[in-house]
Amino acid sequence: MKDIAAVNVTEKILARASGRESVSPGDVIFADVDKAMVHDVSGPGVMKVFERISGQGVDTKKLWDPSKVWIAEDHFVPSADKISAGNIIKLQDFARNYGIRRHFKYGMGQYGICHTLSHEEALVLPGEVYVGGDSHTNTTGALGAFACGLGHTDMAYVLLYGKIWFKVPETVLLRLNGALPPHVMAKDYILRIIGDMGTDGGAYRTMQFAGTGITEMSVEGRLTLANMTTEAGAKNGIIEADKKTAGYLSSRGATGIKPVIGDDDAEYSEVFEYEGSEMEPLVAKPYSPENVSIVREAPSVELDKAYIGSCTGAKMEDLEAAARILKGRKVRIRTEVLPAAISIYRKAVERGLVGIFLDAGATVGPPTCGACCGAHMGVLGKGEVCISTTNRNFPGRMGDIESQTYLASPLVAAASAVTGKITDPRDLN
Ligand SMILES: CC(C)[C@H](C(=O)O)[C@@H](O)C(=O)O
Ligand code: SF4
Repeated sequence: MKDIAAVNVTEKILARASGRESVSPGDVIFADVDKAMVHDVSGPGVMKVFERISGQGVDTKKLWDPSKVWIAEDHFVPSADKISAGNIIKLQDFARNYGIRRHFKYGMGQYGICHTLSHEEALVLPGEVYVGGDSHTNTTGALGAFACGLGHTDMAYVLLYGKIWFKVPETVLLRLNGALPPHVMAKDYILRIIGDMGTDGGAYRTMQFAGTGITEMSVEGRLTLANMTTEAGAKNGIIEADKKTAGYLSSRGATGIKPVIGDDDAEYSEVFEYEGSEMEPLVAKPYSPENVSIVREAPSVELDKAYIGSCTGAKMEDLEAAARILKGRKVRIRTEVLPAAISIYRKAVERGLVGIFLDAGATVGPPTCGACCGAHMGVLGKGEVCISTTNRNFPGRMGDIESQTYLASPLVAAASAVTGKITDPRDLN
């Protein structure tokens, strides 16, 4: 009998999903999908594909399995204009026509940013293949799933047939050793890694995080790491599920959790080691997430806005970090805090964080992608400079093409809100 090569967690998941004993980097496979998501941008995009192919004779009347699909209203809620209002109506019709029950609607109980719902609602379990119509679908790989974003045409195929092709990626192992100092967050870690690897360093590769730094890290910190693997060009980011993952998901109602773990002797195309104790607060300067600088060495620019929001930087732990800084202090610049899902908003009210933000002079808004992608609900004007807990700072990303965004952790963003300049949380009086 042929020897089965040792495989890592991504290869194990993809082998199972494609009905093979084993897969290797470069293999092209046809994999069964376990879960799929579309939002108010990709949903209407998929519907257009359906219209086009139904005109070419493809049967688009039924989805492969509506119980495995969910819809998030996040990018343009509350509706930014007539077009986005129309898209919400389209999504509603789509959900009704295809029998999709899990539709997280703005203004009706739990809703939020798609990648936040995936973990807050325990929609994806370790070992699953999860695809979404959004590039930061990688986020959910932090739960030990194979998670990646797909374009509209591929999403349309998945919704109809429950399968899609993949080229099995090579895997880069990022071994993180030891815990982070208290003023450093997972956001700083991933900025350091992207600064080193570059925005194409992970191109069509898996970025797998492991080591004692991961064991020590909270699930929410891990989600921040996986979220920004997209910014390094990675196909997916992944962290093997452990007790913390299982506890996190079961406390959110998940059952039947069966973590998939790679073989001990699995091979990786590259291995990088990092020491947590050596990490420092960082920012990524305009106009690229790889343009990183230690906060204490960052330019002394006057800021106009601090933004604490998005799938990257508005989880409960992110808000708690910002509140630790803002408690008893006042903001000197426009500061907007938008929890990433209603469940987080509720906890922020219950735990007194919203009061802390309001007392500091910040404003607190509903979950939405609006400001993060420069669409609405707080876009930057010409020449404005923002410090932001989001993941992208390309030209025009958060508004005017001449605005600038510095990416940072919630601790750095909050400290900077207090001084009006890019500030290391250790340097606050
Ligand atoms: C609008 C959407 C499709 C886009 C993405 O795919 O990532 C957005 O979420 C982003 O972060 O730029
Ligand atoms: S919060 Fe930003 S990065 Fe996340 S899905 Fe929305 S637009 Fe994309």
